[in-house]
Amino acid sequence: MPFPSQITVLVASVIVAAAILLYRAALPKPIPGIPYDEKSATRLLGDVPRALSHYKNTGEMMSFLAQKCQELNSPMIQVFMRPFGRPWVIMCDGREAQDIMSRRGREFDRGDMFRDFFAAIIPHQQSVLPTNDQWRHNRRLVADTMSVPFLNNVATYRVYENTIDLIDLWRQKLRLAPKHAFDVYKDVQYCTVDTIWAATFGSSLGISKSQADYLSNLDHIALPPDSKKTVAEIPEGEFPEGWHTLTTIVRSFEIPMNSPLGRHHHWFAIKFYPSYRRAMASRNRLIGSKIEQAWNTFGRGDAADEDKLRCAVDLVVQREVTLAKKQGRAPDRESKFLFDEMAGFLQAGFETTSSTLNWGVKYLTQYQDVQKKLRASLRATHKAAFDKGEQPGAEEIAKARDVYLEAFIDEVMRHSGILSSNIRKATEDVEVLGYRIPKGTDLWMLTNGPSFHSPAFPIDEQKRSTSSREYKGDTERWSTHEDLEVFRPERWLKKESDQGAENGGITFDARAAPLQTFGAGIRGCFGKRLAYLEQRVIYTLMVWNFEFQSIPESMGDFGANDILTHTPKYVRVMLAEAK
Ligand code: HEM
Repeated sequence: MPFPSQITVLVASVIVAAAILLYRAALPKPIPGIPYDEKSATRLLGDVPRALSHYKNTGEMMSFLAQKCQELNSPMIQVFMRPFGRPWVIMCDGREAQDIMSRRGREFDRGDMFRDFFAAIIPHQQSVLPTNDQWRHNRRLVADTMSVPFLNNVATYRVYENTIDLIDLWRQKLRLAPKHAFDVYKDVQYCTVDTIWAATFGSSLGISKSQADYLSNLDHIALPPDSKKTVAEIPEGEFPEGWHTLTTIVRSFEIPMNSPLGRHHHWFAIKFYPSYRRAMASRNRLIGSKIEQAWNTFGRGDAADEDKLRCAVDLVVQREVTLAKKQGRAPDRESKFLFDEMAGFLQAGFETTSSTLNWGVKYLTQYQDVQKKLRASLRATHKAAFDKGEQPGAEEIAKARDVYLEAFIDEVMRHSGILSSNIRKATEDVEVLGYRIPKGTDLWMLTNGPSFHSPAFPIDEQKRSTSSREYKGDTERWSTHEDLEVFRPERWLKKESDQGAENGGITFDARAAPLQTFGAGIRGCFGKRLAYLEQRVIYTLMVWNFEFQSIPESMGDFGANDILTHTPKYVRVMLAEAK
């Protein structure tokens, strides 16, 4: 029988051996051949400490990845961001990214990041699903919400009405702070929440309106004495429950973004942290009651009265009824897919669009010449309204194609890098730019580094995929741009030879530069058409009604935070009525 001291030694040895094995298992496992930071490969937390310190200093995470590509001087690198997890492969090349998303669907599917972000709150929504029959079913359920009749006959008007509420709110702010700058970041969010809420449920949440009503009762507010140094703080009224609910849920995305435990930590927080539990319960009640109302109207399966179809929930419930009939099953009133699609519609339509528009407001302020050109162009496009001293109507804006506005919209999305990366997972061992990437690896295709904001890395044509070479079209011109870091809407315009044509022969060139803000291919953004529609209406009304005057340099900070999107930290404006 062993002595007690021998048992102690034995147990200690087993513990040490287990600890060594665990340590080795947790150490990063680089993929052979793909460049990486050698120091990171010796750390349990891999690149996490440097990424977190970059985040602490800048508020940004995605620029860390672009910086790593520059440091390692390669269009493809790997980083170690999750202990025990696989490395992430990072690529900076717009042309190859376009090819992967559009043409290599068999080798790549939705990456893990969407699941990391959304699985805790919308586990049955399309964005977290792989491209399978369930995903196709979800897409069919929501298909009508991006149809031309819905966008033109319903969504346009909801966007318009809610933007007019924002204009009213800004008039109140301008009355109370006529010579001061103030921050409108949240105002833009109010407008997009009101808008997407109205498109989803048919009635506005009325955030901008309630804030404007509140301010209309104030005669004056306390203003800082030096308008050149200090931004005015405008008081806020009460907010509806829906606002707190949505913003609390959006805030929870900081957890999967920053925690090494990713979605597991997020899931725990959503289930057990009181503020998130309350927000989720409130969200479920709000959406559940709207879906119930739609079932009561459309659930019987009678031919739908088109006039009654007022919102996305109506369309989706009606679609479930017709799909069930076709498939010979009873409609699923409790469908968790339908529920999560509607929750996702709200979420997807709020944060991304408001970040984009907030960048747009910053660029309007920073680039006064662009703002002037845009206003002049809109006045020419909507000449009849301008001559009558009116605003252009909803339908008129939705139908117009103002080439400078189109150019402005795409340049804001390109230059701001609002969505700094598209992610795909390799579904088999694949080759990209001459590197082998094992099955199951996430490939991050950056939109904020070389080839988008600075010249592309030179790449041997023979290392590109067959489809990239075959279908390159005119994409080679993307690598010839020398001013990618400059904000210049004109890059999206081209002069056609016919001088007598509309717009003096100037047309919009949608492929002038790489733009992957909405991803691409079958898993590209489902809501892209609505997002463009919102931008057209909202920018038109903003610029039609207000001048965004120059603000002191110290107030124009272009710093950003990366949570779900790359979003500006401050959006300060000094407004004046447009003359
Ligand atoms: C400016 C606003 C928006 C931006 C920048 C944006 C961007 C994106 C991006 C980058 C993706 C991933 C694409 C890919 O992986 O290829 C995506 C997916 C998605 N977006 Fe958007 N989006 C916006 C607005 C909207 C709106 C308004 C909706 C709906 C109301 C929406 C719904 C979705 C959905 C459902 C997906 C998942 C598609 C799938 O997984 O198959 N988005 N979006």
